[in-house]
Amino acid sequence: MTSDTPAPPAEAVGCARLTYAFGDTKAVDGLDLAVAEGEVFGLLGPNGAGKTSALRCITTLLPVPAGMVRVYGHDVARERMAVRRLLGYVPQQLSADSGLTGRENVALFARVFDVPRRERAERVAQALAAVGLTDAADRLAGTYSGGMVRRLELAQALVSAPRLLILDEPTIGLDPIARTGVWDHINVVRAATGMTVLVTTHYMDEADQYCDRVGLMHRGRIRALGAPAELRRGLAESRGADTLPTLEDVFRDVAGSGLDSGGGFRDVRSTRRTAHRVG
Ligand SMILES: Nc1ncnc2c1ncn2[C@@H]1O[C@H](COP(=O)(O)OP(=O)(O)OP(=O)(O)O)[C@@H](O)[C@H]1O
Repeated sequence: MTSDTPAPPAEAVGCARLTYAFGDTKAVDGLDLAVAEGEVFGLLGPNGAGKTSALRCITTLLPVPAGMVRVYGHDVARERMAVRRLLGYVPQQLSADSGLTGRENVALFARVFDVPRRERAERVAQALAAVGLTDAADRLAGTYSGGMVRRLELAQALVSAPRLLILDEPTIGLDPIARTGVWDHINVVRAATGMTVLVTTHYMDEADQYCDRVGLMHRGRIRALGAPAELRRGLAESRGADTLPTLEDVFRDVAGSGLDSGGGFRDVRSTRRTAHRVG
C-alpha cells in the first residue's frame, strides 16, 4: 500500500456466526455483520427478526453463547468492561426516570459510566445542549413530550462520549417533526465526533434517508445488505421495473410472507408498550 492510499476504516462492530436462543426460539441464528467505523448502519427487519437480541449481545447485556462479537477489536465475551466503555445505548424500553429532572437523569448516567467527577457537570451540560434540552434541563422528565424524552435518552447515552452509539428504535411512536429532531441531533454529534451509529428502526423512510448502509434481518440473520439506493436499484433490475422501488418494497421482497407470520404477541406487545409510553 502506498502512503497516499487511505487506510480502510476500522471495524466498529463485527459479528461472526452469532447465535442466541431463548429456549427453543433461535432469536439470532448465525448472524454475520460488519459495521465500519463512522458509518450509520440500520438493522431492519419485521417484529421478532432478532434485531434487539443481536443488539443486546453486542452491548454485553446478553451473553454470546455461540459465535464471536467484537467491538473495536474487543471480544465482547471476554472484555465486557472495555466494550462498555466504548458504547452508548438507547434501549427500546424507556430508561429515563420521570421523577428526576433532565439534568439529574443525565448526571446519573455520567456517574454509572465513570465520567470523572470534576468533568461531570460540564459533560452533562454539553450532552443536554447537544440534544437541545438546555432550557428544559431543570424540569422533571415526567413533564417532557415524547420527543423530548427520546432526546433526553440520547443525552444519557452521549454523556460518556461513546465511539459507538447503539439505538433500538429511537423514534418509535414520535411524530414526524420529533423524529427529524432526534436524527438532526444524532447527526450533529456524529459530524463533531465521528462516532459510529448502529440503529434499528421500522421506519423505512428514516433508514433510507439517514443510514449509509442497512442490513435486512429476517429469522435471525441478515438477508440483504447494502446502501439503501443500491438495494432499491438491485430490486428494480431484478424486476425490470421502470420506477425505482422503495426500501419498503425491498423489505417486503426479502421478508416475503414472513412479514405476516413472523413475530408473536410478545413482539407486538413490547412495541406497543414503548410507543404508548413515549407518545
Ligand atoms: N425475553 C424473551 N423470552 C423469550 N423469547 C424472547 C425474548 N426476547 C425475545 N424473544 C423472542 O426472540 C425472537 C427475536 O426477538 P427480538 O426482540 O430480538 O426481535 P426484534 O427484531 O427486535 O423484534 P421487534 O421489531 O418487535 O423489536 C422473537 O421470536 C421473540 O419472541
